[in-house]
Amino acid sequence: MSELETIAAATAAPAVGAVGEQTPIIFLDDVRVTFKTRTGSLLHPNKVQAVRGLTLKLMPGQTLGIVGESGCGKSTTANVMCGLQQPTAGKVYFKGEDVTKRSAAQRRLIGRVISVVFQDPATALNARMTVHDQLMDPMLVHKVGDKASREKRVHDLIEMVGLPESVLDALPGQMSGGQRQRVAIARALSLEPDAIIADEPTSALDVSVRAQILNLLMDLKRNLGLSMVFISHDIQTVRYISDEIIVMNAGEAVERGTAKEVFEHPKDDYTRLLLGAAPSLLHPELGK
Ligand SMILES: Nc1ncnc2c1ncn2[C@@H]1O[C@H](COP(=O)(O)OP(=O)(O)OP(=O)(O)O)[C@@H](O)[C@H]1O
Repeated sequence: MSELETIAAATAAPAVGAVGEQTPIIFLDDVRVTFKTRTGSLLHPNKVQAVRGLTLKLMPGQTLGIVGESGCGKSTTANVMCGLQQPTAGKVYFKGEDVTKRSAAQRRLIGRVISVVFQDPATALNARMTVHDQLMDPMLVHKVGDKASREKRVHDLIEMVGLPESVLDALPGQMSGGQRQRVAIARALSLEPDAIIADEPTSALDVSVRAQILNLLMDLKRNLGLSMVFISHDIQTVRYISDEIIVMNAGEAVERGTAKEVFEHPKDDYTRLLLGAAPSLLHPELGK
């Protein structure tokens, strides 16, 4: 580094939302999303305020859990984070860069990749494509690597998610729900994303399979240093996997803290309600 570059680096303004030396992967700053509807409420006719002034940061390597009941704005928040939904107000930063007005496609062009794992793997997978082709597809679309490196990546991905190579020739319909979700996770990892947003990734699965998928996500987090937003209505599941938790109610964050803080010293009545009401939907072995 030249002397000039050293001075420039030392005097540069910290990235927006930086915590100490670290820049958040995702930073939502006072985000609001309002949808126009035919009904709305008495107070707000013809509109729904899905997200109401939400601020959050996903730090590198962190798993941020977002929990709340159906309709509290979790999926809308996920869509804002990955660029599928533009906020009505507020800002979205990706690694310190303002991407508020950029679509998911535009972000991919500049290499800002956030992948989403949905509740139903059928959403992410093409019923007529073999597993091999599903994993190859994002790399072909985004012209990543050459033929040999792409082929190697497909084999690495399938191993990463704990499936045998024999499934590469299978169609999604020939696999179990848990296997399909593993393939969806492998596909989400194919472009080496900076972060993964897992939106209710275990809710559609059998109880016994849920624990396996959660453990897979935990392993990937450990082994790849993956940054992840984990969204669920089940507070026990969120606790199991998250470093920090945000509790959402009616579009707002009503509580936030480490998993331990939120569970041991919940400050908000709504959090206490969730904690009291929620029998764990997890496999009993995870509840211990
Ligand atoms: N495209 C849309 N048009 C109109 N209203 C919408 C739209 N998307 C979401 N909403 C409304 O915004 C609010 C938040 O929805 P959202 O799907 O984000 O909640 P959620 O917590 O993810 O719920 P669920 O777990 O049931 O998916 C709800 O009242 C929903 O009906």
